[in-house]
Amino acid sequence: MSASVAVRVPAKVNVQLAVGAARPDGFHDLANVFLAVGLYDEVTVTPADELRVTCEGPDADQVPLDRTNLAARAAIVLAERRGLEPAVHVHIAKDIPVAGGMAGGSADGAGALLACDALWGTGASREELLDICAELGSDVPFSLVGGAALGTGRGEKLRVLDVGGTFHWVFAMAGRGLSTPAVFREFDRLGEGTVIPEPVASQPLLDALAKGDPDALAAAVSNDLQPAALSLFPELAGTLAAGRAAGALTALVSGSGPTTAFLARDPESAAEVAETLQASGTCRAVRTASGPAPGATVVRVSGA
Ligand SMILES: C[C@](O)(CO)[C@H](O)COP(=O)(O)OP(=O)(O)OC[C@H]1O[C@@H](n2ccc(N)nc2=O)[C@H](O)[C@@H]1O
Ligand SMILES: Nc1ncnc2c1ncn2[C@@H]1O[C@H](COP(=O)(O)OP(=O)(O)OP(=O)(O)O)[C@@H](O)[C@H]1O
Repeated sequence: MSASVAVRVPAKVNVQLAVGAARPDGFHDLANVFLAVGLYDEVTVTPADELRVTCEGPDADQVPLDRTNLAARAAIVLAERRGLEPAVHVHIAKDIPVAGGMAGGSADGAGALLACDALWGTGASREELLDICAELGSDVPFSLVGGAALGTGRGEKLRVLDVGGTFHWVFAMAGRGLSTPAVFREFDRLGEGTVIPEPVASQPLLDALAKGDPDALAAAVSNDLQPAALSLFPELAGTLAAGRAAGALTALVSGSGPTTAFLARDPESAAEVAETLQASGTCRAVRTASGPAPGATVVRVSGA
């Protein structure tokens, strides 16, 4: 048995997030077009006497280290299915912003699952891994798969999408997080008394991804949660405006926010937008990243 396994997992941006009406189970049906981008968490699992989670990185103090951590839950679910004890030390090197709408917790769940599967030699099929991911959260299957995909249902049913090029993004991190359930609740509140259409993927958007055309993608992006995120966090409007003024092709809230995402035509333009946004004082930090990026990947197996 290996002594430790490290898995690298990407963040995501939602280039389309169409949200339907609340379902009886409280979730919302989505047409959710995910793009994985090159900002990564690394999850390392090592055998230990009992389950333990540690985290390093700029946002580490906001990450729960108990059994509610999605990485811990992934280890517990896989162990339960195999009649094993989840006796591992899970270490998360966190670079994805916490509660930022970039699926950071989901990334750690998918990463820990893949790492424990390799560590314990459980040999779970891709199908079983995806099934466990869906049990952990709506965004978790995509963290495993990466690339680009259309998520339907609550976002967990994935269809892999073709992407014909690299898209260059700038991400502006906000001074505080937003709770995903709170943003969906605000979406419901804002939509009260209106008819919410069935969520449908945009064909021009899928074509833009397939062509790798940033101008066409910029014209097609949309996020139905953006009004709700702005309602709960009005200062984000200033960040979006600053990025547009800096020359971004488009600006949108990433998923449930509050991270904002700016599409640039090329890496040089992304660097310029990033510099101007950083100087604007409208956000806490700025990062550039391109996508699509690969899904959860084993990057190290050490000891034996
Ligand atoms: C906003 C997105 O990040 C877009 O990718 C996702 O839809 C959220 O995915 P997630 O964080 O993995 O969400 P989950 O952990 O499955 O659910 C958290 C909460 O978000 C709300 N939720 C989530 C997904 C969905 N399709 N409808 C919802 O209403 C529910 O209140 C749920 O209790
Ligand atoms: N491994 C983890 N890393 C970060 N947060 C976690 C983790 N496990 C559980 N959480 C909890 O989940 C909450 C949401 O954090 P996360 O970083 O996943 O948000 P998010 O990126 O907005 O999620 P999403 O984009 O999937 O909606 C945190 O406030 C934290 O309490």
